[in-house]
Amino acid sequence: MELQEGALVLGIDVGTSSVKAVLVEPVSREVQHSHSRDTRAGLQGESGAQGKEQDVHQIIRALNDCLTALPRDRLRKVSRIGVSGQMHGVLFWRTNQGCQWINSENLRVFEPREVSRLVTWEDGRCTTDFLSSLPPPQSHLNVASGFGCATIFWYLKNRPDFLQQYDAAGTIQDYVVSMLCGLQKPLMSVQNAASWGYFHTRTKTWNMDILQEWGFPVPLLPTVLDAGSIAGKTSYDWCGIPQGAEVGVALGDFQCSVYSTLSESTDAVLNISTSAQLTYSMPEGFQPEDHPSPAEAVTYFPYFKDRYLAVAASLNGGNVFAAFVTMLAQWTAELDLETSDSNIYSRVISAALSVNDTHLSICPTLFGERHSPESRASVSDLTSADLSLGHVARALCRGIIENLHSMLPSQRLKESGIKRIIGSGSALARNAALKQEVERLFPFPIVYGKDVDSAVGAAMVMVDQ
Ligand SMILES: Nc1ncnc2c1ncn2[C@@H]1O[C@H](COP(=O)(O)OP(=O)(O)O)[C@@H](O)[C@H]1O
Ligand SMILES: O=C(CO)[C@@H](O)[C@H](O)[C@H](O)[C@H](O)COP(=O)(O)O
Repeated sequence: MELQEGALVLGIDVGTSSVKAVLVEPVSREVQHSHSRDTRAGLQGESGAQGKEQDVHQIIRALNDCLTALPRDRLRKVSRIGVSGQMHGVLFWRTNQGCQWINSENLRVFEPREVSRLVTWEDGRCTTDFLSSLPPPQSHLNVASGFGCATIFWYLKNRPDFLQQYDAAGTIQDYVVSMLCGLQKPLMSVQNAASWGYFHTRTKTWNMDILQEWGFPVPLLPTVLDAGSIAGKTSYDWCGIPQGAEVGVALGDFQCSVYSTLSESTDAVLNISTSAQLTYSMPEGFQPEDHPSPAEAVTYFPYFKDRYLAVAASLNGGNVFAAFVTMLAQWTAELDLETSDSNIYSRVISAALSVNDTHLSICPTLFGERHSPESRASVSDLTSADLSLGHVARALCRGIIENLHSMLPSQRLKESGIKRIIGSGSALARNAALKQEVERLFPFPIVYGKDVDSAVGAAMVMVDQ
């Protein structure tokens, strides 16, 4: 549907570490304004050390702050909103009580009310033994820890009383869309449904028979729509955006980062944010096999218009670098030499840039990988000559890129007709040493996007409706 003259499109990405918002002018497709806010939403997991949970209040606060930082007169012009975010995760809420709308500094914003924590894609509570006790999915996608349906099964088996408090569920981006539009039943795109597991992407249906047979609380499953559909309209004025703005069904962040590049079929996209993905689009008509291949590092995720992306989705991206920075911050604090994280980031990156090469080797799989959940990180080939910060930081950057390359090697990219790589994501945009390692390892021309690519992609999808 045509947008009115002068109208703007808002794109939002609710990431694992930060929320980004962009205002796009639909005719020129130019980003007029953008803003990003760290959510700092991580919580001590209630299910033990393996749990990765986030505080939904913190995320929504960052989202509201992000919006209010955009120029008010431009927000008034927004008539369509696209939302993307971290896939796989799940939170629960009570229908009609998921949020309350309040006035804050002369603006209408919403605050979460009867909501659970967000259990994210990084969650490790579902052990290999637990996962193998679940029914095999009728899907080409395997089920891994951190996938919404696996997490719900975990609650069903370990804390059934917890589930009884709620009657709605979705990813964090589905929650945002539900609250904005006041939906009675959450809606979810095919992209996010596939990321929960137990979803057949060709028929675009949940594995209802299997799930019902295993006592899964199927009423919690959202209604699924094609990516690019409109989910509803804003039921209130939000941060100055007029009531009645159209809101798209929430999308996956990595699909949106690909969409933002409007890439050629001969492009691959390398995105590094908290996680990392290397992906390219499969030819029209491609259909994945009907059963999962758990040991395969490359999987096929729904994109738009029934197309698929081949993706090596690594659980070890910017989060590994962030863990290194946190470790250094803790060490310096223990040595009574406290400094800020942003100072550590810039010094570590400069140190890495001062070292061209190193013999030191770091395998960065601190968080395991879905195709190899037991993998851990390791350091090898350490000599007394490689002990400087620069050597370690260089080896870490190299390790992160080598790990992705091992999942989807250049040779396979070449055989698939790839001629160029587009780099995206803020962990890549802000780290010149990581960029150097990409350029060193991949024998393709590399061009870089911006650091808010998924939000731009979410907006572009809505421009193109
Ligand atoms: N000051 C910084 N300089 C360079 N990289 C940073 C800095 N702060 C965070 N990062 C990197 O950015 C990553 C988070 O990227 P971001 O795009 O915000 O993630 P997401 O899209 O998952 O929310 C962190 O994991 C870290 O590697
Ligand atoms: O596994 C996949 C895709 O299969 C993921 O990488 C997916 O893109 C998830 O949304 C991310 O893991 C989370 O995204 P981000 O916050 O790291 O940008």
